[in-house]
Amino acid sequence: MGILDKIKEIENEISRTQKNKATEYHLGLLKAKLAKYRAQLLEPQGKSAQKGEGFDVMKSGDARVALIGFPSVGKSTLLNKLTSTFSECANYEFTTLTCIPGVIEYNGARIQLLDLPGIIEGASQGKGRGRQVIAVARTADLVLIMLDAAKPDVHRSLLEYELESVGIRLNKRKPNIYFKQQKTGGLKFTHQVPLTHMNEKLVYTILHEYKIFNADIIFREDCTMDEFIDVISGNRVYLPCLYVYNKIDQISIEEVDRLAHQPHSVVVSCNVGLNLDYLLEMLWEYLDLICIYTKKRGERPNFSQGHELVMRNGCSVEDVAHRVHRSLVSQFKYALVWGSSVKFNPQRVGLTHRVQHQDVMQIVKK
Ligand SMILES: Nc1nc2c(ncn2[C@@H]2O[C@H](COP(=O)(O)OP(=O)(O)OP(=O)(O)O)[C@@H](O)[C@H]2O)c(=O)[nH]1
Ligand SMILES: [K+]
Ligand SMILES: [Mg+2]
Repeated sequence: MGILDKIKEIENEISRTQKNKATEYHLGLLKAKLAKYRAQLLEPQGKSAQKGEGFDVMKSGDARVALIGFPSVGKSTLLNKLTSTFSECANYEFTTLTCIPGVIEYNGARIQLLDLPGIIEGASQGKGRGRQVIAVARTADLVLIMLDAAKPDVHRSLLEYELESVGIRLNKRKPNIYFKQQKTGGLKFTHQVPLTHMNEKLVYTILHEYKIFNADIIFREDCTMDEFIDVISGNRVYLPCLYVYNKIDQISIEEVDRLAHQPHSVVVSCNVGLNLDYLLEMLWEYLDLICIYTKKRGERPNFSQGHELVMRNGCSVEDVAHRVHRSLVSQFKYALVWGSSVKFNPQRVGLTHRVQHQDVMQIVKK
């Protein structure tokens, strides 16, 4: 029996199994098995099978955004609208067959937008060019799931399922569970909050399925079985995701309003050019980018556009110094920072200090 059949079988069994106290260990075991098989599916199977031609696009710019959606929802049309790159658009499916990168310039940031082939149900299991597309999605900083506003709501969850089943977690935080495998000592399980989904026996059942017999596990929040399996599997990526409902020129205003109120959603029309400004604002927000200004001693910072450094929120003085010049970190003595990340203006800080949006920084060398 192939892996796909095994996965199908376990999925069927999970859906057949009623969720209650008596079945929770059995379900835990099934879910752990399922996660293992899916991990196997993602492992390379021969060199050529994995790396799809035309999908190896260099990362560039301040952030990377991947466009995921069913065929003909308007992904390429969006790339053409937001960037100076051309990608062919047509009213037949699978017009785009490779990964086409473009650059969005916004707020001084250069954001790489990747147009990709449409994916279909079963993409995660290798249908169409699904696996290559999803592999690219894993490398993105933000996923744009594009949907045809006129199509049924279920399309949204079908795409979520494809991404979920290969370990991509959308708009979720990494579960706060400490997990460390050890050489000896057995399993040591503790929790710092009351647990409503998990207990010691369930944790051990799942770990045994993974043949893990020595490890420290600390639950720092009330996590579920699925979240625990994600932590053990270790290869999950947690990505922000925006749902872009395109072609709103084709639906009623009431329907537009309903879709606009879905979580993490933006409604647009690429052809007509409706609401694309707002989409860009949301891109910026979901990418969690910040602007930092650097200045030289005795000079004023230059706040005009093009003079900011676009960085990820949460980055340190070291990250900024590295961006200014690769050799700067080794010559670094301290930095002076003005802005919301410090108590005094300016304040002397070290490499590990975390900067905030619109901070001004002056680096003092040794
Ligand atoms: N009515 C309407 N049609 C649109 C809109 N945006 C794109 N389209 C049309 O939708 C069709 C498909 O657009 P594409 O950009 O090729 O779609 P795609 O998602 O890149 O398609 P594949 O590459 O085949 O997966 C084209 O005929 C577009 O003109 C829109 O806002 N409204
Ligand atoms: K198309
Ligand atoms: Mg296309």
